[in-house]
Amino acid sequence: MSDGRFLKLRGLSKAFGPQVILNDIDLDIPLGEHTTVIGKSGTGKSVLLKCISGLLAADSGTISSGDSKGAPACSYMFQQNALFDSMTVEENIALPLREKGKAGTAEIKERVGKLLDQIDLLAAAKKYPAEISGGMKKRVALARALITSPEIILFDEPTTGLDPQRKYNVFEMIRDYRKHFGFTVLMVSHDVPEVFEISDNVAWLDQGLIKYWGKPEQLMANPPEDLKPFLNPALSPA
Ligand SMILES: Nc1ncnc2c1ncn2[C@@H]1O[C@H](COP(=O)(O)OP(=O)(O)OP(=O)(O)O)[C@@H](O)[C@H]1O
Repeated sequence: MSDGRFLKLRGLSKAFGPQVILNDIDLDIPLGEHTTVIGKSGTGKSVLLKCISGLLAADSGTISSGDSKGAPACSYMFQQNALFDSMTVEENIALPLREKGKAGTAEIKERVGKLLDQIDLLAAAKKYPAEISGGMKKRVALARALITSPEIILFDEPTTGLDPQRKYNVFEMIRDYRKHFGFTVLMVSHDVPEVFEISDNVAWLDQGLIKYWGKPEQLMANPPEDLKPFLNPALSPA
């Protein structure tokens, strides 16, 4: 449930040379909810997430929560998990805390141990990524995003390359952990309409602008003409 606060994007713009990717975007993303960004391949969905997370610097614009708490902290979960093969599960999860440098060794050990327990990964703590299943790798990647207790987690196509059953499992995992830990989800996904089952809001990014914002039920019941190909991939032009 939204707590009435928003992640507010104002005048967000990003270009690479002459190629304008984000064109003066204004958007209020409700905190506490799950928002999914959809759009054509190469339209700038990942760039939007990266600008929000700070992985890329926007050319102009602001990102804030519009209140005295300042910009909410974000973590980014990468498409292919981006785990380090030479580190154990617990070392991978501890990494963001070590990089921040604020927590001491004992605190890091305690926080990682608690999270491993909550996310049911204790038995895998000393294993290396190559020794665990694909589903467990996703959980480790999620745990690494969660360890700094961010208010928002950005998911960039978390189900790419997975079969339908595993996609469903990942969506279920994200929905369940969101309920448990209370983070806000901002996700890029091509899994339309399946992803709508766990989404509170849908944003359609097209030609640098958010051309549609609404509830998935509204979108499915009354889709704008331009959006229909996304909702029924069978209608997509080849
Ligand atoms: N660091 C960069 N330097 C130059 N161009 C970039 C950079 N990052 C992204 N782009 C370009 O910006 C455009 C948008 O890329 P982006 O990855 O955000 O698309 P997307 O909507 O996430 O696509 P997909 O659905 O295929 O993942 C592309 O044309 C891409 O080549």
